[in-house]
Amino acid sequence: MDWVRGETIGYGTFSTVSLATPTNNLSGAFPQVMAVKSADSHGAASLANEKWVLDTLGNDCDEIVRCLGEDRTVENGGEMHNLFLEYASRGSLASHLKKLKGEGLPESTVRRHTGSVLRGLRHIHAKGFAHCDLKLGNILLFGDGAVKIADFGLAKRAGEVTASTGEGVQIRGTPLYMAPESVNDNEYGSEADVWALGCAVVEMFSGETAWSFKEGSHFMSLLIRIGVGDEVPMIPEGLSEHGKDFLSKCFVKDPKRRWTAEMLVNHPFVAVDLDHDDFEEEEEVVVQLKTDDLFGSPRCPFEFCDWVSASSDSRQYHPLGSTEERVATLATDLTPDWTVTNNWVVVR
Ligand SMILES: Nc1ncnc2c1ncn2[C@@H]1O[C@H](COP(=O)(O)OP(=O)(O)OP(=O)(O)O)[C@@H](O)[C@H]1O
Repeated sequence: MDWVRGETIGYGTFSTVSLATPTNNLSGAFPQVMAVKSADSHGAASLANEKWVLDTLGNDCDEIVRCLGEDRTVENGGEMHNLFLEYASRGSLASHLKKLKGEGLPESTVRRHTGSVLRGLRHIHAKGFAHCDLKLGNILLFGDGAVKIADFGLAKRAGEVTASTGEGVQIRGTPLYMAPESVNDNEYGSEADVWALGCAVVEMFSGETAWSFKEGSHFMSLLIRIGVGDEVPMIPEGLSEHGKDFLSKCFVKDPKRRWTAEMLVNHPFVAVDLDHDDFEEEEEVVVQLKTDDLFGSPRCPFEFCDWVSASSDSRQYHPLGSTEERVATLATDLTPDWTVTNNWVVVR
């Protein structure tokens, strides 16, 4: 496919995303406008991983951004790796929220977006992958109202151990969305995606990050709050009871007891359908909201309503030492960047 690069629409850590128009598209095989994610040799591995994951996930899930192919070009004397994606004309949820200047989205919209992301996550997890970088910047809004998960540069097969550079906390994605087991044990599985989803829901609804932190505070203190003790992200007061309950299922410190995407997809908070999406007035039609049924008939051992999450016991044996010991050994001069961390940062 011949194509022409258009204006830049987004920046990532290793890549730039621009518009792309195919020039010989007589067969109509490609959309008129696409997004092209481009990286030089530094971002090539991440783009290759993204392509492989998207190809493996297939095109049968409407909540995952579609990959339309890849290409290499020589630009300004250097080789560029290009990944073609379907274009989300309304940008990311992060940019959408920024425009609201600290206001959150109406709960009905949050519920609809959450349902879409959950269906995407369910597909990713069913195929044996974990996304590992779920955040508002990686949730895209399409012109027809579709909401899709993007940016699979850090995605990996669940259970796959990524090359570790030793002890310490390895930060994948943004620290603000990190799950306790990622802080404590460097574990990034499907459970960590569910924790991150909870953080995204809080941010969508409140317009604020799920963890509050003081301007200029060191991200170490955040990691300690996430990894040690019973504290969980704030659950917005104004959220409905269903919403609060949904978040309480995401913010379970023990990953084994956290609800899965498969379970959450049937939670009353997201068991809604919207008959249209005009982005102004969202008419919500609750379908088959049989609360008794949903909570009365557990589908798996964790799905019972009076279950109380066990707090993580920091005294448990840990091969690398206790959580406190691990976190206490952390010391770095890294400047905190709360929003974007694409690469692995090893904190010793
Ligand atoms: N298909 C798309 N359609 C429209 N905009 C997109 C698309 N893909 C990415 N973008 C925009 O570009 C930004 C960066 O893209 P992406 O997150 O995929 O890159 P990255 O290099 O992996 O970034 P990060 O450092 O956040 O992991 C997104 O936040 C979004 O605003």
